[in-house]
Amino acid sequence: MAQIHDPAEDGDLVAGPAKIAVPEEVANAIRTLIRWSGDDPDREGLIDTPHRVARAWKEYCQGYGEDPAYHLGRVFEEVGGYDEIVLLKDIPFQSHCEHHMAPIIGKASIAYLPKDHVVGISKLARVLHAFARRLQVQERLTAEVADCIWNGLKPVGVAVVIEASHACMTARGVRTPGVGMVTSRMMGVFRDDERSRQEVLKLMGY
Ligand SMILES: Nc1nc2c(ncn2[C@@H]2O[C@H](COP(=O)(O)OP(=O)(O)OP(=O)(O)O)[C@@H](O)[C@H]2O)c(=O)[nH]1
Ligand SMILES: [Zn+2]
Repeated sequence: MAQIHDPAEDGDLVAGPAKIAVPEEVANAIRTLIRWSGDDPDREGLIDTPHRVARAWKEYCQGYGEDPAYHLGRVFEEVGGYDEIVLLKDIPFQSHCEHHMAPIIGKASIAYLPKDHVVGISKLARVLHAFARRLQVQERLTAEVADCIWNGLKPVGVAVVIEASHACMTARGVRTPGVGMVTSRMMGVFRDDERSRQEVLKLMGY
């Protein structure tokens, strides 16, 4: 007879990550916000909400606990003399705007022109997320990602283009959906040389 696998027998494997403790002060702040929004924080459906919201915010903001530059610490020297553009294109990311703490949802393209070493390609996305998972404005996010790669890899050029939609513009305020904000930062050869800049923008699809 076929054995049926019961995931419960895996013990800790199905338990999920341990939940962090939420200080009462934080939970109370969220209760106050619920009450101020017009609902009753003590009704059944909202009883656990303050703790869930608090943990969700810790997750949205987990970049504060990360050093983005750490991700660029391991580089590879042996890349067969590769000295052309390396591009990670259309990386989806989420952040929150520092004005309304509303979601910023978008994509980033990150490119660099290596000098004598390259980095594991996933690390470019890790740098992006480490800065995005904070309260941000898109201009600063763009600059921080570019500066981090520039300082960490010391390449010939860095280009970062970010395109995002801001919920503070789509879901509230001016309520204008479908608009994207585009920001860019060009460094080194991508800033100084028009042909290099055009080349990287074309590879990014702009
Ligand atoms: N430059 C920039 N502005 C942003 C970003 N995220 C949100 N904003 C804007 O920040 C501004 C904050 O403006 P305020 O006038 O202080 O706030 P507000 O009264 O809520 O503004 P409205 O959104 O126009 O209702 C708004 O225009 C937002 O659209 C960002 O990443 N970069
Ligand atoms: Zn906002």
